[in-house]
Parts: sequence; structure tokens; C-alpha cells
Amino acid sequence: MEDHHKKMQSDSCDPDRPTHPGTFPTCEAGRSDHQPAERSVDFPVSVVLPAGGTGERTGLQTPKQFCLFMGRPLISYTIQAFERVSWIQSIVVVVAREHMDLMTDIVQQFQHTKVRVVPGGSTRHRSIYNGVLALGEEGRPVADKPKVVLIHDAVRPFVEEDFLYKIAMAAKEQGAAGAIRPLVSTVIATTSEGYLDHSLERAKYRASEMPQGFTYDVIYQAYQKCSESDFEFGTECLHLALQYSGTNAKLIQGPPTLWKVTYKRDLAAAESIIKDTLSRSACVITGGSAQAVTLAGALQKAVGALNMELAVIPDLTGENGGYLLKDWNFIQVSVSRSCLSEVEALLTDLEAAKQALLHPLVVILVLLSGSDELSVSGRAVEPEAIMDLASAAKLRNILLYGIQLHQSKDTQRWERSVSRVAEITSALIRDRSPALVGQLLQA
Ligand SMILES: Nc1ccn([C@@H]2O[C@H](COP(=O)(O)OP(=O)(O)OP(=O)(O)O)[C@@H](O)[C@H]2O)c(=O)n1
Ligand SMILES: O=P(O)(O)OC[C@@H](O)[C@@H](O)[C@@H](O)CO
Repeated sequence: MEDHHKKMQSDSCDPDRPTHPGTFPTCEAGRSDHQPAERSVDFPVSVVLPAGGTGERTGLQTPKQFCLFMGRPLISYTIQAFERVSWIQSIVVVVAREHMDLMTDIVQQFQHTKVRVVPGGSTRHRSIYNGVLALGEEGRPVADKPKVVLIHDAVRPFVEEDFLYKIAMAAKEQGAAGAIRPLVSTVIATTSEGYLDHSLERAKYRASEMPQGFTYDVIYQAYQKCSESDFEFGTECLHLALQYSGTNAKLIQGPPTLWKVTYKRDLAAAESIIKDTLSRSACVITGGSAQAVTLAGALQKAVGALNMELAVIPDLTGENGGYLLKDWNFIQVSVSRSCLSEVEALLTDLEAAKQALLHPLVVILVLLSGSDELSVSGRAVEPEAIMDLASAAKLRNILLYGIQLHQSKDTQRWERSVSRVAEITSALIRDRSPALVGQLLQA
């Protein structure tokens, strides 16, 4: 990313904590076997992501859509949520003119596909309209023009394919469709003197959320006919569709995850959700040694209590190679003096799988010392060797940590060690802290 963007990237999702631009995680974390079922849609669907705002209500200099979450801009998460949906043909991201280069950099850096970047306007409606116009641009192949346009605030990163499908199908049938959620607070009207005028019966009202969907002609006509006041002060596309295209939107209750990042607290909440989705599972590689398999089995039980799921495999050959593409956390259990070369081989495999482009991967080397081979070599691995390997891995967005535990015949001692390894492992995976990279922690 260009230097002049560095200032722009100075705000992390937690303004009190420095950003680590070297690690670029994100997105639809979780094992690929958790991916949504494939759906078939027999009409072209495109997306407009309005991202042209300044995010004033966060109180940060960096607009919230460009705020970093573990080093990766929020908007990249949202784009990823749409580009992984096979039946979406194109995504138009609408940003302020001064952010066009930054947005182009982000698209290139994270190898986003299907994305076009167009300039926004002074209000959200003007930005959305620019996006809609870009989809129907004269001169583009007619095939590009979508039947349905999904409109979704770029600062609502947690959207699932199932709900997008419901909105798209309803929009195709009805001409317009929108997400709604129950109101949390009661809506009241105030007098000009700041007193209560009246309150609305909450059960009769809903919060209008995103995504929304429209047939192209409905939303295009609505924006063609709406007033300057609509453009300047309006916040509701469904209203424009009703008033100017005579199309009454189908309203569909969405999941609570559709919330919009608006205030600073929302940034921390979003990062916590992303970290949570990245840390639900891990792949334990035992190398096939009996001691490592025993430890892995004990770990599997211990982390189960910490809401983590461990898959235990001997190596990454054959079908097990699939774990390189569906997990974000790897635990290499080693009892032999060649443990560093085992880790180096794993790091090479992970780099080739290119998963680290979107997520900071975690690799934890668990050294079982006091075992036959290690004791024969007379020493565990030199801590400096792990630090060197970890420094190189971090440049590739892989966070390498070490944990050492001692084989013990004392059952209670052994169980305490295993429990400590489970707790340390869970914390390292959840926090993905660059600060502990290369450390050889003692369990
Ligand atoms: N001129 C604008 C204003 C807003 N948006 C986008 O519309 C979405 C929802 O708007 P909101 O949450 O209000 O974002 P901001 O306007 O940036 O926030 P604020 O009102 O706090 O400045 C955001 O993705 C925002 O980037 C836009 O594309 N163009
Ligand atoms: O009003 P803001 O600009 O904060 O956000 C836009 C929201 O109003 C909009 O996303 C939904 O209410 C659905 O229209």
C-alpha cells in the first residue's frame, strides 16, 4: 500500500492499540466444511457497497470502512462476504474521490475479484445512485446489467449467503426487498422545546437494516425521479422505491449480525467477532509418533472445554492436505530433534496454500521434551532458532509460537501440563498477538 495511505491506516480498530500493517487477516473465517450450501440463482445479481462516508460518529480520523481489524481494512471483510457468493456477478464499491487510490490498493492487495471502484457523492443516497449508474453504464456489455441489485452498507461486514439469497429472490419477485430487525428502544417524537410529544407503539415498528435488494429498473427509476431533498436528507432506499417506482418492498427479518459499525465501540465488537470466528478450530499434526498422538488426544479433550475443536492428523499428505485450505490454526506436536524442519515444511505448505493472504495464520510448535529422542539429543530446540523462524514467518503473515512441556510419568503433573498447553494454545489462537511471536512458552 502506498506510503501516503499509511497515515490513513494509522487507526486500528482499537485506537488505543498500534496497528500492525504487516499482518492482513480477515473474512469468512471458519473451516470450509462450514461454508454455506451452494445455491443456484438463474438471473444476474450485482452489489453496490456504499463506502463513501467519513465515519464521524466513531470519532476517528480514518473513516470506519478503512479502519484496520488485525491489520486489514473493514471493507475488505465486507467485500469478501459478497465475492465468495458464486451467484453474485459483480461488486461496485463506492468511495469518496480522495479514497479511490486507497480502495484500489486494497482490492489489489487482497486480490479481491469481481470488484469495481467508483466515486461516491456527498450523501449516502448520492453514493448509492453513483453505484447503480455504474452497473447500468452505457457501453458496458448488456450482460453486465444485473436483474437484481443488492445494496449493502460497506460497514456491515457480517452478512451470510443464506440471507442474501432470501433478499435477492424476494427482490426478483416483488421488485424490492429489505432486511428488518426488531426495535431495541422505543421510538418517541419530541416537541420543538425538547419535551415528549408522543411515543410510537414499538411492536408496530421495525428497524430497517441492510442488505436491501431491488430489480435494476425499480431502483434506477426511483433515483431518477426522487427529489434533491431525498438525495440530501433521505436514508431509506425502500421509501424511494415505494414513492417513485410504486414498488412496495417485501420485508424480511434478518439475523442480529446485520448490525452496522457506527460508533467506536462497534469497531471493538467487530474485531472480537472476527477473532472469534478465526479461533474455533485447529489442526493438530502429530507426525505419527505415539507420544505426540497421546498428547494430541489429551489436548483435544482439554480444548473442547474451551469451545475449540481440534482435528488430529499425522501429516498433511493426501486428503489431509485439505486442512491447509480450511483451517487458520495449526499445532505441530514434535518429539524429535528435527522439529524445526517439520515446522519449516509446514510453513512452506501454508505459504503455498495462500491462506495467509486473508488471515494471520497461527502455527504453534508444541515441543514434548523428556521424550526418548529429544533427551537423546540432550537439549530442546534453541529458543533463538524458533525466534529466527518466527521472524521470517511473520513477514508471510504467519504467527509462529512455541510451547514446551515435559513428559511426566506423574499423572497429575502430566494432566496439569496438558491443561496449561490447552489454555496457552487457546489464548494464542484467539489473540493472534504479534507480541508473543517466536517465544518458547513453558507449560
Ligand atoms: N456520502 C456517503 C455517506 C455514507 N456512505 C456510506 O453509507 C454507509 C452507511 O452510512 P453511515 O453508517 O452513516 O456512514 P458515515 O456517513 O460514514 O458515518 P457518519 O454518519 O458517522 O459520518 C457507510 O458504509 C458509508 O460509508 C456513502 O457511501 N457515502
Ligand atoms: O443512517 P446512516 O447513514 O447511519 O446509515 C444508513 C441506514 O439508515 C441504513 O443503512 C438503514 O437504515 C437502511 O436504510
